Amino acid sequence: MALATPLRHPLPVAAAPSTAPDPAGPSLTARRALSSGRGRLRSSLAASPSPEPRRRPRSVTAAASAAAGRPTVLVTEKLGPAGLDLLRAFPNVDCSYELTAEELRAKVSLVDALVVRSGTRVTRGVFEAARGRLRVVGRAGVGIDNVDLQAATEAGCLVVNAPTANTVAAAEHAIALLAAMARNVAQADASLKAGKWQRSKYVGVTLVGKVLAVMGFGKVGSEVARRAKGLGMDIIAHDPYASVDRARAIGVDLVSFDEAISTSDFISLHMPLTPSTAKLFNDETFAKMKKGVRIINVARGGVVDEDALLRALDNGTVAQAALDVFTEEPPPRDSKLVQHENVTVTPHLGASTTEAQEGVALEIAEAVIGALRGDLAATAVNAPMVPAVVLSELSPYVVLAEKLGRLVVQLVTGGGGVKVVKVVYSSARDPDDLDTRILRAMVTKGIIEPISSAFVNIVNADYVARQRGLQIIEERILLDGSPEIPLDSIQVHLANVESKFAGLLSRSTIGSDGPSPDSPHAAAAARWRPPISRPRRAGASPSSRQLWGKGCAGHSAGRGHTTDGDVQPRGWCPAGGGPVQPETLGWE
Ligand SMILES: NC(=O)C1=CN([C@@H]2O[C@H](COP(=O)(O)OP(=O)(O)OC[C@H]3O[C@@H](n4cnc5c(N)ncnc54)[C@H](O)[C@@H]3O)[C@@H](O)[C@H]2O)C=CC1
Ligand SMILES: O=C(O)C(=O)COP(=O)(O)O
Repeated sequence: MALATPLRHPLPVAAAPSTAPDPAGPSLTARRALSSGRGRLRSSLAASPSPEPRRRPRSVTAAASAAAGRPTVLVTEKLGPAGLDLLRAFPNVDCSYELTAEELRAKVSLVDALVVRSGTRVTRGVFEAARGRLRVVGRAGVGIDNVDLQAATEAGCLVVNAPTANTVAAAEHAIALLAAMARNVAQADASLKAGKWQRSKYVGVTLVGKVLAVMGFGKVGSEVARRAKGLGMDIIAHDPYASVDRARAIGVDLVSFDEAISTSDFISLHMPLTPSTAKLFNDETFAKMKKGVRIINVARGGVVDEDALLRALDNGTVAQAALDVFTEEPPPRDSKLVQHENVTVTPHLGASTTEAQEGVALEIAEAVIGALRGDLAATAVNAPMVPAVVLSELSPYVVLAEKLGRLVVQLVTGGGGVKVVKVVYSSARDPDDLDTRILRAMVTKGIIEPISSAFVNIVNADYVARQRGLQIIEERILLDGSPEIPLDSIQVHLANVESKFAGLLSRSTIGSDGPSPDSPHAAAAARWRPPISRPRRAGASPSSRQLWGKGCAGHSAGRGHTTDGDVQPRGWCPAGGGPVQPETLGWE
């Protein structure tokens, strides 16, 4: 399980009606077995009201937030009723099905989240039309090939999916197609209904003892393998990223691509559609297959070159195919592939069981609500995947990291611009056990947001930094001491300026999802003193300009002061987001 977070709550949650039930409360958790064990850690930034995202058009914001300050979610495809009910408890829900691309673009600037299945293409044009308002896209299912992830990331829009709830349904559908194809069930059914009685025409093939190659040994693939073993088939699998041990544990040999396709009687496809899997099954690869092979595709139509498959069916290389998915959905009415007598087809039904749709709807509703509330998203697909346990222990440092970024930026005066920032983590923990991606994103946010119009969150932090030519270098200092405390301090070095704050926060920052007051975090917090920073930069005598950061009750650490008691000339205060001028960093 992996989590990630939007680092600033984009929506006016503070204004939400107090009478609204809290859908993230215990009742939800109890209702939904799928969520058990998942962290519900809330981003500490989300707790404080945040300013409007800079790029959000004011008129639109005002209109959409009019209904008691609740965010709005647009649902463009049918979702299980339990998921819709769950959504309605928090945001306003607009269910508008079968929108044209133009209608979707028109609507999307009025919503904060969009929930889709496989039938809605969320293109770059959609993100552009959203004009910065759209914060979350929820894909109610697994495959996210219909969402332009790069465009989402550039827009700082979190994409979440529902990766587990339809696994069994998809695996069962693959097995259903496998058996139906082998015994000509669909063709014989159609024949009988047409008044014919063709027993010899529809003699099938047996499954027992046949070799099945599972291409893509992930969640669905491994469930297909388990079930096919129960049918007496010999299973091999190809997956460049799967663990050999995991495959062995269920009695499956992982083999090369060529071995898989050239030695099997049945081939079942279970990989995602990506640039490297597009048309992986083509004239060249069909030519390597055993003559008379049978193919099942419940993954994505695009992994197969459909023209090549048609040729392979016509020349007998492929005896039969069973297809749930197509390059173009729905396929053209006169598709020769769909009409082929050796092809069994279903209209993308893999995930379509009552149980799976209920599970998917709940899974995506919870993910979207969580993201809108500023919780850490468990199923983010375009943000660093940080395990729940890591997020939980790093959450006290998240705000501090942003403050440090903001602080060092305001210490810079002109010059040739900042291109390299070094973040140094001091810790007694083995560097391999310290996942700092969320902290890096927060430092980046702290540095960039005050001096630009960019909205930075964990989704786009690295992208925005790269766009600005800003390099973030991370270093670890290994300390003696207890590895239970993740961090002793975080230092941020920017150009010739250094700011060092002990990376420890007061008890009040460690929320209910964090460590208990008796934990090592709290013990460390008790030792915390207002940190002293000595900026070292040309022309500024350390004795005349010292900074101190006040402790962090209410997440307001780091108000900048000079030692002579004056607030810094620009009146900068991290919690208030005070001004630092763009020219400070020499960025245009
Ligand atoms: N027809 C339907 O309604 C449904 C279709 N699906 C599709 O099934 C596919 C698999 O879903 P999950 O198992 O949940 O995903 P998953 O991510 O758990 O598994 C995919 C596996 O494919 C592997 N893979 C990646 N590139 C590969 C390559 N070049 N060759 C072989 N293996 C490769 C990955 O390492 C991973 O283990 C996805 O495309 C998903 O969209 C899933 C659910 C329902
Ligand atoms: O989850 C997936 O990847 C699927 O293909 C299911 O698609 P659907 O949500 O049924 O349109």
